[in-house]
Amino acid sequence: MTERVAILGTGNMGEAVLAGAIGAGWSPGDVTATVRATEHGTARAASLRERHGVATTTDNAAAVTGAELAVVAVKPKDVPAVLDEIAPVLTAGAVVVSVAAGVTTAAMERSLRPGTPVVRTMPNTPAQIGAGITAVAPGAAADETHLALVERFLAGTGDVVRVAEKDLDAVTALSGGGPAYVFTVIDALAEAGVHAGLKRDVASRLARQTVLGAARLAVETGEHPAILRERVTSPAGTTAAGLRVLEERAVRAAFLAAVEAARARSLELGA
Ligand SMILES: NC(=O)C1=CN([C@@H]2O[C@H](COP(=O)(O)OP(=O)(O)OC[C@H]3O[C@@H](n4cnc5c(N)ncnc54)[C@H](OP(=O)(O)O)[C@@H]3O)[C@@H](O)[C@H]2O)C=CC1
Ligand SMILES: O=C(O)[C@@H]1CCC=N1
Repeated sequence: MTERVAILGTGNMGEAVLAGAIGAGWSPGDVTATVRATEHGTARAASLRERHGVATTTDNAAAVTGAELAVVAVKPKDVPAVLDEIAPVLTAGAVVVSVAAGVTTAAMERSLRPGTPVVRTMPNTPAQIGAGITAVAPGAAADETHLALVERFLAGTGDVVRVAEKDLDAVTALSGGGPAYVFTVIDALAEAGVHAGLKRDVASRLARQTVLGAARLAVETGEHPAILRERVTSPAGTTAAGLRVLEERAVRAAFLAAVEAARARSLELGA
């Protein structure tokens, strides 16, 4: 038996978190996933039931009734409406967890009964295979017990790190959206391989495995990326020639500007 959990709005991120938790042994019988009451929502509900064995409903209030954890996974603009629906029926002491970019714990607390424990989080989609990283920050009424429950639920989705809430916009910009930057790199590398004459399937395989291998090497050795880069870069060799072009095209400055733009957008979403 695990605690009862409601996933409110089971789209990309809601399903990724759900899949990570269930993959790590959270009982599907203790999870209810909600969808919108539309044709698309009905089809999605059937697919969630079939693939994960969870219960589904279009009724957010019914889903949180008796639940110890309510995971709000709708778009930031839809968060207030969902909180209004669940506030009257939320079990006393149940924890409200949000994955929404930008939406502050203070804003969520204003829509809930006084004293409701709220935990704001920022996961990423590799959660789906247990390879994510989620940053968590407590609201005013969330104590160690509430954080521990959230961390236990998220444990199956990958790594979990506690941060101050003020840092969550930067986290959103770096790791929340980060997989999209990395997928762009994989796609670009594969396409470059095709331009260099490789067959598409071979280029794609080389690009994916290179990113996976480099990431694993960085994580498993704990060595600074600059040191790992130096080991690839022979003096006056091929990699030095390639890196020179990346520096000339300001690839680092582009990442810096991208993360700053994403952080600014996260702040805007919460304003
Ligand atoms: N995608 C990502 O990589 C990440 C996303 N996030 C956050 O996760 C949240 C969701 O993003 P994402 O999963 O990409 O978006 P999705 O649109 O894929 O998921 C949201 C889902 O909620 C459904 N929904 C909307 N309103 C309701 C409602 N009242 N009741 C039940 N279901 C509802 C939507 O249905 P419909 O489509 O019919 O409107 C949709 O299926 C956002 O707040 C985002 O900031 C955080 C980290 C990473
Ligand atoms: O793009 C977004 O707004 C969401 C938040 C982080 C990743 N996806």
